[in-house]
Amino acid sequence: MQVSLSFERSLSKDVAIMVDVLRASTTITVALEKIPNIIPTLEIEEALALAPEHQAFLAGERGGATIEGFDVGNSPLEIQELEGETLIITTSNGTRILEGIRGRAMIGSFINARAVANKALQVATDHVEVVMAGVRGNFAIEDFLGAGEIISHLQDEELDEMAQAACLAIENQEKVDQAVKGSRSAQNLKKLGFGKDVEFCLQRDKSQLVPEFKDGLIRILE
Ligand SMILES: O=C(O)[C@H](CS(=O)(=O)O)OP(=O)(O)O
Ligand SMILES: [Mg+2]
Repeated sequence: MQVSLSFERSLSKDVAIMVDVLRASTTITVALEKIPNIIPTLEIEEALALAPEHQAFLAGERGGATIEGFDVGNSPLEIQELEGETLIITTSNGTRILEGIRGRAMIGSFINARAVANKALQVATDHVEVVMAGVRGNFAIEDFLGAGEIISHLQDEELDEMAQAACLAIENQEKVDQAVKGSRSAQNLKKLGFGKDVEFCLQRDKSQLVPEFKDGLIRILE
C-alpha cells in the first residue's frame, strides 16, 4: 500500500484522510458520538439556510471565533454537550478541504489516529493519502504532526518522503505537544478563550470513530 502526505489539495482517487487537528477534524469526530448526521458547508449563509429544514444544530467559526447566532463554535468541548439528529458545521479550513477530495474521504486527528489509519488500510485499494488542511493556504504544524501520528500506524507500508518526515517528527510526544501548543492556531484559540480545546485535541486515540464524508454528508464509517 502506498502512503503519501499532501497539503491542502488531495490528489488521490483512492482513500484520502483529511487532517485538521485544530479543530475541525477533532470537533467532527466528537460530534458523531451523539449526532449521526453532519452537513459541512463552505458558507455561513448556506448553513443558516439549511438549518430549519433539517432541524439542525449549527456549529462554526471564522478566525476561530464562534459565529454569531450559532449554537456552538468549532469546539470539541462545546459540541460534546449537543445531542440530536443533524449538525451543520462551517469552518475556515477543514470543511473547505473536504470538498476538494475526489476519492473516499475520511477525517483524522490525534484523537482517532489509530482507528482512521486501520480503517483506511482496510478499505483502500492501493493508496492512502493523508491531507493536511493548513490555515488559509499556509502550512500548519499541528496538521503535519497529526498526520505523522496517523502515518505512524502505517509504518509497514510504502511511505513517500513527506509521509516519512511526518512520521519521524512525532517520535517525541512531549515535543509534539509543545509544538502544537505553541502553534499560531493554538495561540489564537487561547486568546479567544479556547485553550482547553487545544489540550483536548492532543489526546491520543481517545476515539474509535472514523468519520466519512460522502455525498455531502459526514457519518460514522462502520
Ligand atoms: O476553529 C479553528 O480552530 C480553526 C480556526 S482558524 O482558521 O485556524 O483561525 O478553523 P479550522 O477549519 O478548524 O482549521
Ligand atoms: Mg485548523
